[in-house]
Formats: sequence, C-alpha cells, structure tokens
Amino acid sequence: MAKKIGVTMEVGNDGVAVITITNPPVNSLASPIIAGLKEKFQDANQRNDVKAIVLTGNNGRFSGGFDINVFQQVHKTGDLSLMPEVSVELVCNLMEDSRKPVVAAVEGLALGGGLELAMACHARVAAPKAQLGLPELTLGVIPGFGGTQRLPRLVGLAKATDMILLSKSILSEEGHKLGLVDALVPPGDLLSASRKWALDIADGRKPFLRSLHRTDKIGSLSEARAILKNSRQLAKKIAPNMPQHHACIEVIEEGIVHGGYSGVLKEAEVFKQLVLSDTAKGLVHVFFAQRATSKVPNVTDVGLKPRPIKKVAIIGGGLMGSGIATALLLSNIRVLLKEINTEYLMKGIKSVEANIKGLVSRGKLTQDKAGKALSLLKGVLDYTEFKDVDMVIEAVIENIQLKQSIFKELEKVCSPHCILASNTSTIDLDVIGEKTNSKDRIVGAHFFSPAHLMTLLEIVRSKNTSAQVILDLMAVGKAIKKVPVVVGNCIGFAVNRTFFPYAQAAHMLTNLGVDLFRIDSVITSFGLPLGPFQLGDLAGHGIGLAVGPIYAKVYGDRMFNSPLTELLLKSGRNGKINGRGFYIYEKGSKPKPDPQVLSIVEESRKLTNIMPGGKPRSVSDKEIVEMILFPVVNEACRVLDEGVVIRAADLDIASVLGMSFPSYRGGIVFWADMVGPKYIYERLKRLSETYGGFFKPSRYLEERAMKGMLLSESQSSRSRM
Ligand SMILES: CCCCCCCCCCC[C@H](O)CC(=O)SCCNC(=O)CCNC(=O)[C@H](O)C(C)(C)COP(=O)(O)OP(=O)(O)OC[C@H]1O[C@@H](n2cnc3c(N)ncnc32)[C@H](O)[C@@H]1OP(=O)(O)O
Repeated sequence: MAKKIGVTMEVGNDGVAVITITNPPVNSLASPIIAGLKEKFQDANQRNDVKAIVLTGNNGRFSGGFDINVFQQVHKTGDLSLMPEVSVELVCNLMEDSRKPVVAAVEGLALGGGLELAMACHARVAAPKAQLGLPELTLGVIPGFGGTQRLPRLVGLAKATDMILLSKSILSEEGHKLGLVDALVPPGDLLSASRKWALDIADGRKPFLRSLHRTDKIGSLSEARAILKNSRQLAKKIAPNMPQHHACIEVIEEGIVHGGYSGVLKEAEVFKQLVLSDTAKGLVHVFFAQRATSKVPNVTDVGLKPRPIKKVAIIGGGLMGSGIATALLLSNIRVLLKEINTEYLMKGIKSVEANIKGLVSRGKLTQDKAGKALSLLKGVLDYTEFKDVDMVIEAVIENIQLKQSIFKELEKVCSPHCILASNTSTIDLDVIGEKTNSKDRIVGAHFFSPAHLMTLLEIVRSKNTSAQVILDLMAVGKAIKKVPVVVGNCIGFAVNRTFFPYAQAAHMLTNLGVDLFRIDSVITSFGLPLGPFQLGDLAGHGIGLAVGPIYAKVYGDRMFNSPLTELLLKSGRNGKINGRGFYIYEKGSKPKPDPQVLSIVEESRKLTNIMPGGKPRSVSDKEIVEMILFPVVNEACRVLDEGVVIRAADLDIASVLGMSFPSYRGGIVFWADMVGPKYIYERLKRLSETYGGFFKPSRYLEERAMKGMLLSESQSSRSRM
C-alpha cells in the first residue's frame, strides 16, 4: 500500500491554522512536502480567517530533515536542479517574515531541515525528550535552510558551533534551558499550548521574535572571532580530510560579520558546492548502506518475529567475553559469565567492572545505571544454570577441539530453543558444530574488540543456521546498540578476510625497503586511525602468528610470507600488550616509534631478499596507499564474488565499523569504485608481474575492469547464504 504523504492545513475557530507534515516514518522533507509547505504557508498568510499558524509533524515526530534520497539522486545524476531553493523563499519569506506568528509544535525529533524550519518559527513549544540537532555535517554537507545562522542566534555561538561541528543533538529539556525551546509541555498539551502561544504573539502578549534578526546571543565581533578560531582548530583535529567543517565555519562567520541574511545566501552557495563533493557522496552512501544491513532476504521479509532474549550465558571471561558481557549488561540483559576456575572468573568479572567504571569516569554512564548493569551479572564455574538461558555466546581461545567439545556439551545442558553462538573470528562454523545435532541454531556472533565499544557485529550464518536464529541475533545486536551485518561462512568472514592483505602488504613494503613508520603515517593521513604496524601492535603479534597458518591453508596462493612477526616475537615484542612492538607503549603517553626495531626489520629484509638490486625501493605516498589498499580491494572482490555478503554496501559498512575505514570515503568497495576498477586492476596487474601472486588481480576485479562495470554492481550467484 502506498504511504500517505503530504502537508495538510486545518483552520480552527480560534483562527489558528495548523499545518501538519506527513511523510512516514520520519516526516522527511521530500519535494512534495516542501511544495506543500510553500502552498500552505502562502494560503495561511493570505486567508483573512487565519490569525496565527502552528507547524507540526504527524505521528509524534516533527521532522527528520531534508529527504536524504534527494542527495543520492543528485549524486547519481549530478543534477543540482533537484535541490529545492528553500532557504529564502519558504524559510525567510513565507515563514520568518510572515506577518502572522508561526509556532513550531515539536515532538519526537526535529533534525536538520526539521530543526531549521522550527527555528524559522517565532517560537518553539516542545514535548519532553524531543531530539534536536543539525547533523548535516555527518552527510558531508552543511545545514541549508538557514541553520548555520539561526542556531547561533538562538543558543549562542559557542554552543551552536559545538552542536553543528560535532553533529551533537540535544534533548528539548536542554533546548529549553538554552533558549532554543520556549516552552516544554506534556505531549498531550502540545497542540493546545502551541495554538495559545501563537495567539499570544498575535495579540501582543508575547514577543514576535524573528531568529535571524537577533543578535543578543552572538556577543562582540572579537568574542565571536575567538570562538570561531577554536572551532577551526577543532575542525582541523576532528575532520582533517573533510571540507564541510571548515566551509561551515566560513558560512557562520559570514553571518556574524555581514548579517544573518548574507549568511543565508552564502550558506546556499556553499551547500551547492559541498553536496557534489566526494565526501558527501561517501557519507550519504554510508547512511543508506547502514540502514540496508537490516534488510536480509529470507530472514527479515518472511513474517518472522524475533524471540525475546532476556538471559545470555558467555563462556570465557577474557578480553572478548568480558567486553560482550559488558555490552549485554548495559542493555539490561542478564548475563551468566562462565570460566574454568575461580581465578579466571574473578579476572573476567573485574574486567567487566573496569569496562563499566571506565564508562562512568568518561561521563558516558551514570553511577546508578552502572550499578544496575552490574547487578545483572553472575559468575559461574559450571553449566548448572544454563538450562534457562536464551542464548550462549562462546568466547574462548581459537582452538577447534575446545570449541567442538564446548558445543557438544552445550547441546546437552541448554534448552532446545537456546541459540548457540560462537565469537570465533576465524574458524569455520560448520567445523565448530560438526559434532552436534544442533546445526540450525549454531551461529557466529563475531564482535570486534573492545566489544562494548565497537559497533560492528558480524552475524555469521552457516548453510544450516535457521532464519529465526539469525533474526533473533539481529534483534539482540540492535538492542545492544550494534550494527549487525549478516555474512556467510568462510575463514575470516567478511571483515578479517577482506583486511588480511592489509598487514601482509605492509610487511611486503617494509621488506622492500620502505620505512615502516612512514607507511603508518601515510595510511593514517589517508584516514584510517591506525596504520598496519600500529594495528598489529594493538592486536598483539602472538595472534598474528597464530592465525597466519589458518589463512595460509585456504588463501595460501596469495600470502606474503614475512618473517617479521616471528622475529619481533623472538625479541620479546608482543605488541601493546607488553608495552613493546614496533612502537613503545608507556602509560599516559602516545605510542612512540621505536628506532631499535629497525635492526629487526633489517634482519627480515635480509631473509626475504626482495629489495630490487638489494637497494630499498623508492615509492611515493600514493604508491604506498595503492600497494596497501588495492590488495584489500582485491580480496573484497573475492568476498563479493563468493557471495559472503548480501550486497556490496554491507562490506562498506563492515569495513567502516570493523576496520575504521574512513566513512567519508564510503567504505572499501565504494572507495574502489570511485578510484575506478580498471585503474586498480591495471596497477595490481603490473605489481603482480614484479612481485607475484600476492597482487594478482582476482577474476571478479578483472571481469569488472574489462566490462567497465563498478565492483558494487550485481552479485554472483555463488552465494554462501
Ligand atoms: C539549487 C541548490 C540550492 C541549494 C540550497 C540548499 C538546499 C538545502 C536543502 C537541505 C537542507 C537541510 O539542512 C539538509 C538536511 O536536513 S539533511 C538531513 C538531516 N537529517 C538527518 O541527518 C537525520 C537522519 N536520520 C536519522 O538520524 C535517523 O533516521 C532518525 C531520524 C533519528 C530516526 O532513527 P530511527 O528511528 O533509528 O530510524 P532509521 O534511522 O532506521 O530511519 C527509518 C527510515 O527513515 C529513513 N530516513 C531517516 N531520516 C531520513 C531523511 N532525512 N531522509 C530520508 N529518509 C530518512 C531511513 O533511511 C529509514 O528508511 P528505511 O526504513 O527504508 O531503511
């Protein structure tokens, strides 16, 4: 059934016209809505029986902002005429400069263009807990309906720049304190209170305030310049590779120096430039890609309902187990933490406590909520209490026999409906469940470390995992504020498999004579938070050495065998875990590159002997990026080819959330499509001619390069799902 969308106007006997936006689910400002708003405001302004106007949104939500689908259309077509000219015609002329007072009745949320419309009203009445913010910068653009000008005038410049640059929303309670919201009323009174407020303005009992004309919260020019200087520093720090933060500050400054109206005009100009930037393309892609992950064919579209998961048992209280336990507890799910002896159990419980304490000390959790979360935790040493758990998550070391015996035992002690999940990052799920008769309820729940902070949850389905179990785990993932991405079963699943060439390529480059600290620095300038060597330190080189053979067994034709990790471990450098890896780790200070490690690198170079003519290979920064990330793209192609992910965009989200691949580059496949499959193919081909199989272009990449297709286009039929 087509959803009903539009703008309605009802004029009451009191002379108040209530204009209502309807566009479920978030009342986004799509083209028909904007046209409807223009029409209704014109009408209300002209009608003699209308004294005042109330603007509101249907179904408990004011508006989630401009329709982001339009950005995507602009990206596909390059056609800027799809963007409406709104900021002057509707927002200034018809709303703010209307002779009849307009009051916004805000409930649920007013975000982006939604909040901008509300700010153009002459007062805002809100229900409690409404979410207010201008998140446009997360989409690579800036507010475009005058938000850059009106927010500073309503809440002050420092607060406004903080909210806009960090895309931080606030609740209506805080908005009330700041002056963004004029009155807070219970939801049931929202419309009547707004009508009354509008009539009070019309009859002169309340002031007729036009936000754009206000200057009382801006302060002096020198004060404003000092705030903007800080904002520029903040922008440099948080968004070094993105244009929208600096552009936004310029636009705000224009309004401070030359007046709000001038700022509105500059805002539209800058918006037009930014909306076509690669950053906006990447970020808008990520917005939709993330939401698409919750649509899983034959799981979410077959009428199944998730079963409630109230109690979860976790086996293993190490780093992963305690992190997963923390995430569950924070979402009010009871947790049984099982260990093999009291010492390990106490360690696990202490880790959970430390995780929760850390959140409290960083102001992310109240003491009360921390206490509540910890009260839901129980440590156990055997399976006695497993009979009524809804799900078990096994998080022990990567040992096949151990996992097999645990699952065999679980089948006996848990109820038949209990979900049996493994947090394995490498081992084949079919192998783990081989000795059980419960293959339909065995599923991978691959969390990323630290599990209570990282948002990605890879849900790994084997050929036997039931749709119901996948749906249940997706619901748990969402409940604990993760982004679940359903993937197929293979060594390394989607994320670790795609990124296994990342470290390998880095090792090859350094064995070719390139300075390892330069490699890290080039890769962090590209936008990944950690270069491959620092990431190796963080993961621990012991793990690298342990999983290497597992990958080699299946992907051996494209492995680069570097002796570096073994040499590092031999010299007692395990990574961050013992304070020494490629870097030195000291409490309270940033990791320092350790020059002493260079003698180990020399030894590795001697053993591999791949430097051309025994001399270090000279490479540009661009070549470093290509030699490290194109092999990752190549593996991503194989993951797509084998149907390990449902759609290419899922791999983008997995790379952004699991590997911190920069979201403004849209994820690994999106980025590769922007660079061009043909270019990547040709570069890899040339590299493989010199350095062998590690760089050999995959069949999928070659095919798309030859056909001039994007990597994200169409999927192979060889699906693993
Ligand atoms: C000639 C040129 C002149 C240029 C002049 C300038 C013109 C400028 C025009 C733009 C001006 C404006 O300043 C720009 C904007 O407003 S950009 C949008 C800003 N808003 C946002 O960023 C909000 C984004 N949405 C969210 O954060 C969340 O969706 C939420 C609103 C908090 C709701 O969250 P939740 O309940 O968890 O639900 P989902 O996230 O799953 O969303 C449900 C579905 O709704 C879709 N959605 C959400 N917001 C939008 C939107 N703004 N536009 C379109 N669609 C939206 C979302 O995709 C989900 O859809 P599916 O169910 O199909 O997946």
